[in-house]
Amino acid sequence: MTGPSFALLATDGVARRGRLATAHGTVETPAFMPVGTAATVKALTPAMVAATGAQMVLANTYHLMLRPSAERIARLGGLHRFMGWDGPILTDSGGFQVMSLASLRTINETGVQFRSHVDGARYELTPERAMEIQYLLDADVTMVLDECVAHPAEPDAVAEAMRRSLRWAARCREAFRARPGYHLFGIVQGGIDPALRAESAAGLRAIGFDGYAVGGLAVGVGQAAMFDVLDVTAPLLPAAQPRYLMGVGKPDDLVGAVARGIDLFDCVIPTRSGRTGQAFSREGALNLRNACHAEDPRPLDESIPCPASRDFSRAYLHHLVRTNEILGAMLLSWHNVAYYQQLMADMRAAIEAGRFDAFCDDFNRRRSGDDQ
Ligand SMILES: C=CCOC(=O)Nc1nc2cc3[nH]c(NC)nc3cc2c(=O)[nH]1
Repeated sequence: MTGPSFALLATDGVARRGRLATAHGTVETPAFMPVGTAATVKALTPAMVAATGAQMVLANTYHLMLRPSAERIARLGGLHRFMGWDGPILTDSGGFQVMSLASLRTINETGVQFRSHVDGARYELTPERAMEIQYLLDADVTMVLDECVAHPAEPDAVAEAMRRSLRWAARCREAFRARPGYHLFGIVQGGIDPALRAESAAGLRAIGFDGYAVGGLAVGVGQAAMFDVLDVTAPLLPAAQPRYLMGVGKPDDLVGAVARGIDLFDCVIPTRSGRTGQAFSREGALNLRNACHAEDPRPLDESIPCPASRDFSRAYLHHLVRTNEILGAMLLSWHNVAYYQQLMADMRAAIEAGRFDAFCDDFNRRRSGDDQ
């Protein structure tokens, strides 16, 4: 693999259509990554995940370092072989919630010391160890170790965490083993303060990364504040590298963030909500537990080329959810991920055709009508 790994194929306003090349294949952007926390996209086989059109999945450094450990996965040939996914994999911390649970951890310049939520054993995660773990996992995209402060937080604490994260990012860059097709992404922090976000973006650009994530936004800040941060932060990131909004989000979050220049997303919502009986649809979210579906012979959405969306009635899915059958969680997770992939494919096509504004108007009209 030679030359730049990210190609910007088209823009429509601020929205971007790109292609990221990795050691395990390419990713058409804007893209949504299903979350495979502990080396599995819950309730789905790799073949089911691939059938949705997903190209890259996410796994969590924190969870895998505890169980089964990065060393064991390396001895077994790396994460791709271990979990049976031969496409690109991005590894993030996954434990950022754990990191922010004070009782479980201490943070100092060296790194993060914490007790495993599994067995209470003590661990230390330093920038260097985080790079080693993701190398052992053979991640195509490695995320720097950062300190993600839970919102809301004291401005001084947010500033201190962001500046420490910059020092850690430099150590990660130093420790990362550069190889063709393998990428290291920096993570912009700074809470909802535009000046701190700008300082973080400038500091990361000075170090130089293969991609730039916007972190610390997905939990608790709300969509309006998140979009305000993106309006300030995205333009400060280099256009030639991918931009990744961590942990986001609902379908309307994705549309608004693509409109603000974001290329990559990950979120547990499609799989987690599928396990609770929720299905996404163009009419808005459906809860298949609801009695109104009990005799509805229609499939969830015949326009989506996924067996879960096309080949089963809402009545049957209602039955599976009501009886808590495992197949219910499988089919709804499968449909929801396929729904998200269809949304991304529709956005990619709209940007290519220069009609992204019309796409957004149509999306918002459907949604507002349904949210009554
Ligand atoms: C090896 C360590 C690599 O470090 C990181 O991946 N750091 C990091 N991960 C995040 C993950 C998130 N998931 C969500 N979902 C709600 N929001 C997230 C925010 C962050 C974040 O600000 N930082």
